[in-house]
Amino acid sequence: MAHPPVPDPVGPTDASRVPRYAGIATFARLPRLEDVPRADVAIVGAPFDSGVSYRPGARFGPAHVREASRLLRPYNQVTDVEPFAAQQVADAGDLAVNPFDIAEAVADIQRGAEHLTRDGTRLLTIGGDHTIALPLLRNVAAQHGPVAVLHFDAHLDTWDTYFGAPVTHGTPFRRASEEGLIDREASLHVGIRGPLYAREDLRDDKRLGFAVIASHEIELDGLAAAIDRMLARLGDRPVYVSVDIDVLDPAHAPGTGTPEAGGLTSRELLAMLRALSQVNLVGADVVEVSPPYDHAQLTAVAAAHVAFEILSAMAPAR
Ligand SMILES: N=C(N)NCCCC(=O)O
Ligand SMILES: [Zn+2]
Ligand SMILES: [Zn+2]
Repeated sequence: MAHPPVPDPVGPTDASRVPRYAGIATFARLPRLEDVPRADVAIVGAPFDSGVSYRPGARFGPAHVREASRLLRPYNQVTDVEPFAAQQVADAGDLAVNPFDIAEAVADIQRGAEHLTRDGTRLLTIGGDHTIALPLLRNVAAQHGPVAVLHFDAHLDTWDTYFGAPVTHGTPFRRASEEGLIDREASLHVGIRGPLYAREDLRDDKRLGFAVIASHEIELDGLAAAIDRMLARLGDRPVYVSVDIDVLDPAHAPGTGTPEAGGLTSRELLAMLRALSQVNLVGADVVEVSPPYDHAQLTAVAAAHVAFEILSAMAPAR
């Protein structure tokens, strides 16, 4: 059941009164969900990395991104939006996710997402590895039907299994497509690059319903052309945005588990997200931030700004 937007949102702690490095870190120093009557958008952590194929550490992602989000200010000067005033955004804390059993973990996340979205609240989830997109898509598809997935990533994540395991961080979008959770006419990967296992990876990916804007195409054709292609593909469908931070070049986001050279700059990624203000966003995630490989919070700052742009795009038009 959808609610009308919260009339008087409680915003972040004022950094001119309480220094921004003081206090317990919620995302952007927003109120906790239990401290507001309800939220239009909830930020929730999914600290889980038992689905990774290479470097671990993304289970520490939610805390690291919250810590780096302390410096966010409330006004988006490019889109002229105040994302924390135009809607109630609150921090729902972290889901309790089983680290030893992937099937259990996925069920934990789906149950948590269901609970948080039961009254029309939209979720922006901070991962965690990319496995978490599967239960989050199960939840949005249960509410909206098949959604257009806008997937920013170096990787397709439509592979079949790893060591026989069907639910991993390299497979969520194949499972989602097989389960009928995604709109196969409108889903799209952006930023794909690097060596694949075989030519067939791309053939399978297309059959599963994804179009591709590759990293080299953004370089060759330019950002404006990429934005046009993205918006044309999404149309007016309900859209779920999934941002794997490794879509960024390792120079912009070293703190991640499966880095690939030749990626987007954070400027390019933020510009693409800003173009989503007219798009019907039903949910989002930012995943694969692995603090042990980060330096100087580079990756976490990028992730915090990605989340800020998504929240700005979710804000109702004035
Ligand atoms: N979802 C991420 N970040 N990576 C998937 C890489 C899978 C592989 O090791 O081939
Ligand atoms: Zn990736
Ligand atoms: Zn991924």
